[in-house]
Amino acid sequence: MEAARPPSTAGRFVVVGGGIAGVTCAEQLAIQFPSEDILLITAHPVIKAVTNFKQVSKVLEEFDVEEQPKTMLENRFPNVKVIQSEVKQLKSKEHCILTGDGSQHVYEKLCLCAGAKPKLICEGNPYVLGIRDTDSAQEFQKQLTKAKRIMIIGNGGIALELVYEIEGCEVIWAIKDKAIGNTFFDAGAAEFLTSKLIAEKPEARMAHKRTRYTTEGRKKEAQTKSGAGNLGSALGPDWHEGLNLKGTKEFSHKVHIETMCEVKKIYLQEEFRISKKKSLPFPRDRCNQSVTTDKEAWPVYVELTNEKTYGCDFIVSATGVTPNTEPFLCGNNFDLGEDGGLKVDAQMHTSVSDVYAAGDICTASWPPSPFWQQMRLWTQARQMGWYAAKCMAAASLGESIDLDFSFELFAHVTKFFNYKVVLLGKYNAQGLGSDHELMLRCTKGQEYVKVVMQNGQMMGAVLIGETDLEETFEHLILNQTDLSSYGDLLDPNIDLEDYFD
Ligand SMILES: Cc1cc2nc3c(=O)[nH]c(=O)nc-3n(C[C@H](O)[C@H](O)[C@H](O)COP(=O)(O)OP(=O)(O)OC[C@H]3O[C@@H](n4cnc5c(N)ncnc54)[C@H](O)[C@@H]3O)c2cc1C
Ligand SMILES: NC(=O)C1=CN([C@@H]2O[C@H](COP(=O)(O)OP(=O)(O)OC[C@H]3O[C@@H](n4cnc5c(N)ncnc54)[C@H](O)[C@@H]3O)[C@@H](O)[C@H]2O)C=CC1
Repeated sequence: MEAARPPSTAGRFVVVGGGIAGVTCAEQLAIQFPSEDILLITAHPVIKAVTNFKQVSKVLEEFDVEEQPKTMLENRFPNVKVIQSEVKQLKSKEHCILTGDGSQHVYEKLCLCAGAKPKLICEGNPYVLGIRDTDSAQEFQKQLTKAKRIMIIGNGGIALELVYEIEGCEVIWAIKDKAIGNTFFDAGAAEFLTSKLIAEKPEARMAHKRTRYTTEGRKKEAQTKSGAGNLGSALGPDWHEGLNLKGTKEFSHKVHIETMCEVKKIYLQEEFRISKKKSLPFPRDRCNQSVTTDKEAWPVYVELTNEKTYGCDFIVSATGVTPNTEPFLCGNNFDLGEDGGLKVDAQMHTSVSDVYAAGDICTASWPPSPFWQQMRLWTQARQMGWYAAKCMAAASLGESIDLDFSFELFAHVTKFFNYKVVLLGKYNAQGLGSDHELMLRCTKGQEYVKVVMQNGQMMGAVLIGETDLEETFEHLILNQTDLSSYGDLLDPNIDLEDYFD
């Protein structure tokens, strides 16, 4: 008997991807077109939903994120239909996508929100792990419970979170830069944070008002094999909270940082033995670094470009992401950004007719506001998904809309080393050249405030700790208030809010 073919569909709007961008886009389309069926196709059995959304100021927003079974989304929006299947091909001329189960879905307007995947320093090496979704985070945790020493490569968000959270395991952290956290901080902020890292015993965690991440809704679904390979949606804030990030030893933090170096070569144990090279033990202190040879046999060895070699149980490659464009490219003439993302214009439209994109998969290619830049973050995935739906709806009705206000000012609230961190505008003077000045205020262990000024106007800010300055600074940047006559803006005796609110 011939096997039944999976059903094919035809709909006005189709969205691909069950992460924050795709789910937000589908929800918004469902609200705007209550009598249309909105199709969401996603490779993984669970979807990501934004809950408890709160606009805290003009651009700063807070929300929780939950992994939920697809039925919860369908119950909330009866006109959203979720199909769990991996998209294998896009036939843009025919306005149709093909999925792994052999069915095809015809669309009038399509939004691609397939996210990104870790850009690993070395593909196919079982000792090199990337962290992206719940499955990869659990695999990392499993490996960590057996580990005495790991190596972390990369200097962005994931590395910063891991070096602070991991306990009971030696961590060798190799970074290309002079100071830690280069995607978020300059050297001053890095120094402020480093003191927390070298403290042996981390202090009790304070409860911060911050985006929360839960996988409650996942439990049942997770037992079902997704068959989706590594195509789960990206993790997000506090993803490590439910995981016990502890190695085999009894100490808390033990982190050694190797700066200004990259990975030269990775050796498996046998290869290393044959090479007759020597590896270094974990450096005990700053004066007595690297004088002896490590006697221990490790599963894997990393030779760095600074000629130092360390053995470890495994390597975490926290070296950024690559947009997940592969299934959509063949036969379609997409313009791609330098980072490999699908270029989108100010209407979130790609270079292919009726195909939109949002979230980590896309590269914003409109002339940006002077205080905004794209970063592959949860907040931007939500904003882009929401705005892409608005643009699709407008285009479908023969209209167009102005770029949403959320793209006026870059604003990111997060937490590193248990400090609240707020980044606003050109927080690292990105693209401002040498024509800018910095104002700083720092109280060790408490707060670090940096403001980027140009021609007497505020262009960006980094706020670490409970500074309470974010709304005032957001206001000053957006209004481009002339601050040249105010002297030391960061004088703690001046109540800035009285001046400007
Ligand atoms: C460890 C970690 C911590 C993070 N922490 C933060 C943070 O603190 N703050 C912050 O703002 N951001 C954080 N981020 C970044 C943030 O999670 C992402 O920027 C955001 O979630 C991207 O959302 P997205 O919807 O574009 O993509 P994703 O969440 O990656 O979703 C992509 C979706 O597409 C589906 N898919 C992929 N390919 C196909 C296909 N061929 N067919 C069908 N479906 C497909 C996937 O199953 C998935 O559902 C973190 C990321 C990681 C990895
Ligand atoms: N709290 C937050 O806001 C967090 C955000 N994220 C986001 O999740 C995504 C993934 O995080 P990350 O992998 O940390 O990416 P990232 O983009 O934040 O950082 C990548 C880091 O790897 C370095 N790097 C790149 N190639 C390298 C190489 N070959 N050798 C050595 N170093 C190399 C870069 O210099 C950079 O420091 C990012 O979009 C990030 O913004 C992740 C964790 C926390």
